[in-house]
Amino acid sequence: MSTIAAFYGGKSILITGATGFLGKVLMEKLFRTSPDLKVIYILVRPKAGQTLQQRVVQILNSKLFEKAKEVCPNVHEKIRAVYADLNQNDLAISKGDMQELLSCTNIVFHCAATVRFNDHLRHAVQLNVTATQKLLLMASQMPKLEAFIHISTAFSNCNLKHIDEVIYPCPVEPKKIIDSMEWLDDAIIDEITPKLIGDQPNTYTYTKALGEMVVQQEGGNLNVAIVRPSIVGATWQEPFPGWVDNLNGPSGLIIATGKGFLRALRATPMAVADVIPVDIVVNLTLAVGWYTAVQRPKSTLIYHCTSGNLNPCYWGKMGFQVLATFEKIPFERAFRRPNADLTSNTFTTQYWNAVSHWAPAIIYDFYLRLTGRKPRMTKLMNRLLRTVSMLEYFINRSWEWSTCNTEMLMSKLSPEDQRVFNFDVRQLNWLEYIENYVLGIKKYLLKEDMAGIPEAKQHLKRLRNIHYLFNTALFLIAWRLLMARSQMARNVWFFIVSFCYKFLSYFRAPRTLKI
Ligand SMILES: CCCCCCCCCCCCCCCCCCCCCCCCCCCC(=O)SCCNC(=O)CCNC(=O)[C@H](O)C(C)(C)COP(=O)(O)OP(=O)(O)OC[C@H]1O[C@@H](n2cnc3c(N)ncnc32)[C@H](O)[C@@H]1OP(=O)(O)O
Ligand SMILES: NC(=O)C1=CN([C@@H]2O[C@H](COP(=O)(O)OP(=O)(O)OC[C@H]3O[C@@H](n4cnc5c(N)ncnc54)[C@H](OP(=O)(O)O)[C@@H]3O)[C@@H](O)[C@H]2O)C=CC1
Repeated sequence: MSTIAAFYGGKSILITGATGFLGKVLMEKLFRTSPDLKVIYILVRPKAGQTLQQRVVQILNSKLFEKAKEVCPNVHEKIRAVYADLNQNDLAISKGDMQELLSCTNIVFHCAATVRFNDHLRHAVQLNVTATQKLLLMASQMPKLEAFIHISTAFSNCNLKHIDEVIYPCPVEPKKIIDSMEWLDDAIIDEITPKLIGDQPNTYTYTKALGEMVVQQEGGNLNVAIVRPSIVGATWQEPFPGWVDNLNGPSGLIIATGKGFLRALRATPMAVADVIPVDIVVNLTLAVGWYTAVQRPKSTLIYHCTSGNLNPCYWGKMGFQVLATFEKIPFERAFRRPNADLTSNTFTTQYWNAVSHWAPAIIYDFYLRLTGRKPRMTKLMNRLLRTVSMLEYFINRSWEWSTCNTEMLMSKLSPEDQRVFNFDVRQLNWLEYIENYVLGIKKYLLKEDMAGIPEAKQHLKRLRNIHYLFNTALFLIAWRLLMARSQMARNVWFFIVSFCYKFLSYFRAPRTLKI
């Protein structure tokens, strides 16, 4: 029997961000491995016209939870959705709910965050810093609390090249930032944001770093730990390979490439692609929860959940494998054939942007206009290239994360726990993982049917023929124009034609002789 699974039995667990990518996989694993847990409280807000209950039902009815429901048929009864909005001052939790949470919770997993790189600083601070502070305050009033696990990101200190499992201080105290956000107006915040974030690339990494400082400063008497995952990708093994449900990290760009919109990317092929499967992150997080509660380390331990130092994959290799997978498993109704170049040169990027992105988009929109339809490709291209520019920072650099605490934790696990809560990234086969990732995107994100693969392949063949035809026509037009203007071009043309004629005559002569 797994010690970690047994530890969560009978426990009341509070999860924030349970409707997110990581939160869902965390809940699923808890139900599957510890079906005898008492209750999982999740802090949820209504969204997109759905009530809390509708959101929970939708999550539990998804394919992700099929296995968990077999092991724990009464998941619906064990999940308790609590109305909360982490952007509100009092988190918008009712008094009754608050009392229940305070008196019953044993473990807190704080996953909620805004992961948008371009979020307004006020909003990012509210969610990634102030809400963390409030949850810690709540946690300090929980008499039965055994551990508080905060999910941060390995990129919270991405202004450094080598990152240890320690909290690095931010130049301005989080409390001062929280206070200032209350009285500064948006225009002033916009103006000071670049100065505040300094050499951090965006408000996300900056506020996640502030969030860690808050955990350090205000989690003093609590049993706290921080998990720092790098770029979280689709599931590796559990509950099944390739599950993914959002566009974050590489997923959005893989779709854009597979659909033929993205044809070039400013990326460094030899930079480490520090992707980590979401099930590895969840296994480590649950192991950290157990270790923190049982061993009660004297200081706040930080655990890096990264792949680069133990089993590195590079963006070039990842790109090749993604493209190779599209040969076998193409996406439906592609705009162009998937093919993309990674280039680290800014000038080449601009050239490819003009030739491979803007020109086809403009031509296609012209065609849509001609056929009486609304043009949309240039708008889409604009959005895509803006997204790419936001992600470029992370695909042109490599970082080194030390993983001493994570390795120490692995050594403390029994062989059974190492199997059930496997977070040993050295066992991951990247080629297989990437193939399953692409397949997962097709099935679970794009909701495309596997039966449509032959038609998708046919469509790509048609696109290839159109591509050849278009290029040949373009070449002939250009050549014709050149011939009309330049004597030299005409001379070259006559030379080529007479050379070809002689070449063909040479082969025809012996055949004629034989006859
Ligand atoms: C020699 C070698 C040769 C090799 C040859 C082979 C070459 C082949 C290349 C092809 C292979 C391609 C595959 C590999 C590509 C890998 C690239 C991966 C980059 C990953 C970097 C991630 C780094 C993360 C580091 C930090 C880790 C974290 O903790 S962060 C958590 C994750 N967060 C994110 O990923 C970002 C979240 N999103 C945002 O910040 C914002 O959405 C945005 C800034 C991206 C855009 O914001 P904006 O306000 O402009 O618009 P928004 O309304 O949000 O969205 C607009 C539309 O764009 C869609 N969208 C959103 N996110 C993404 C995304 N990540 N990718 C693509 N599209 C996205 C969104 O849904 C909107 O669409 P509509 O709804 O249709 O409007
Ligand atoms: N994805 C990644 O690549 C990485 C993620 N991380 C960290 O992992 C954690 C989880 O990320 P991930 O699951 O990918 O993110 P998602 O964006 O998928 O999920 C975010 C979660 O936070 C919730 N949330 C956001 N705002 C509020 C609010 N005002 N009130 C209540 N809940 C709110 C969301 O709820 P709702 O559904 O209502 O929007 C959702 O459940 C984050 O802390 C992130 O920083 C770290 C490294 C990489």
